[in-house]
Amino acid sequence: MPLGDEHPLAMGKFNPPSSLRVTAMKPTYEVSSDSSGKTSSSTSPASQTSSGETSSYPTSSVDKLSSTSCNPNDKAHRNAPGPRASLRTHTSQPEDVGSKASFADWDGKSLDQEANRSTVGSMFHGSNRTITPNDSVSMRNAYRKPYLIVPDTSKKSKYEDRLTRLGYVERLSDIDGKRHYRIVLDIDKELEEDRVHAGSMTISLSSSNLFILNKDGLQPKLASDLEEFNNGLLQVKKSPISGFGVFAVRDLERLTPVLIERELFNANSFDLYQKLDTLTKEQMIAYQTLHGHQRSSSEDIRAAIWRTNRFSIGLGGSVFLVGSRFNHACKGSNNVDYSFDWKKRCMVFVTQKKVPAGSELFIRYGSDPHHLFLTWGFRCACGHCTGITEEECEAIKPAWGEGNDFTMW
Ligand SMILES: C[S@@+](CC[C@H](N)C(=O)[O-])C[C@H]1O[C@@H](n2cnc3c(N)ncnc32)[C@H](O)[C@@H]1O
Repeated sequence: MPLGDEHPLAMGKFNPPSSLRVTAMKPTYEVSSDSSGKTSSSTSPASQTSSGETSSYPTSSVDKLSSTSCNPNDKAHRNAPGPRASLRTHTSQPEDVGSKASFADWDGKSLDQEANRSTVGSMFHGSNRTITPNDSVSMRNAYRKPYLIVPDTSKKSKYEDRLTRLGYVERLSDIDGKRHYRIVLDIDKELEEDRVHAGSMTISLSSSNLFILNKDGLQPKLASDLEEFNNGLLQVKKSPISGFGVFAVRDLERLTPVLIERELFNANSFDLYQKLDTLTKEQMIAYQTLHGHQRSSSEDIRAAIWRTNRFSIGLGGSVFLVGSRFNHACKGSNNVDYSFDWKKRCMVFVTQKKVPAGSELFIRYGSDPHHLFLTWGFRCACGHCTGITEEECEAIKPAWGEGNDFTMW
């Protein structure tokens, strides 16, 4: 089941207001490459969020012009090595019929002939074997995909399109005596992967300065480093509430993504040990640094850790090595919410309020202190609830009987 009321660390779904739109200003497109084949791509203006944050567009990868084929559906040819060029467009409206892009800044004096014997001319029908600066290029048929996703799609602006990679060029009929080309642009795959979806929010990793933590196993490499984890937005350190907690490293605006983390594993009560067996030694060491509330001295600590730290994802519970360090606060006093990106299997934590530097960041595990004690065995010290008495705790404990270890969420 998705995150929601039945979540062991249950919270409301993250639902940014419609004002949270990332809108792009008119981009000017520029794709360039050097003779080594390394290419950079940039759009000059930054995008702006409603919260006033500014973000830059990411850089793209290698431009490749097809050397032998002009068939845009021919992927093999599109990706074949060929002449590399710089393409500078002087347009902010790529779908405009009249828009033009001019070739400029060739990496050599000429693209006539390259070492691999591909020639510029071979890319085009006809006899022309050179392209000169100021040849015009029709952007009419450029293949594009939106770069930024705006929750309110009815308001989607055409300026969100971004040309990211020069993939293929075809000579068209001359217009007014000027050579005219069609460009097919492949969208850089990395850019597609650059986006993380959290509820209705789409986060561009490159503009949020975040990366997916633990995407490739364990980062940082040492498990003990996770106890001092600091990504410039938040840090893990000892909490006055209990054990470790997560704290703002600097003043944070509302709706700032502060942590994006890949799950370590997802398990249910039947396959927990199987899943634990798949962890690397390093991951297992990190896992065992997490807090585990044992309901009895006979309870296996590994199961207790899973039960204490799991987030309900689908039919199982997922563990996050840094995300597990968030402590709980009651009654809407949590300042962070979270949402799961199913495709990338990562959790995104986003501030819900302005948070001053140094403050502890809290999520919300559950509804009330009784539920918290029953499920996780702790007496809430968040300061925003009345807590529960010693007698109430004693009355709850029998419910922790054997067999309830896995099923009680
Ligand atoms: C998911 S872990 C959170 C990180 C934990 N403090 C640590 O040191 O790793 C959950 C545990 O943190 C403690 N905890 C979290 N929120 C708390 C709160 N509001 N009051 C008291 N203890 C809390 C409890 O021991 C709980 O079982």
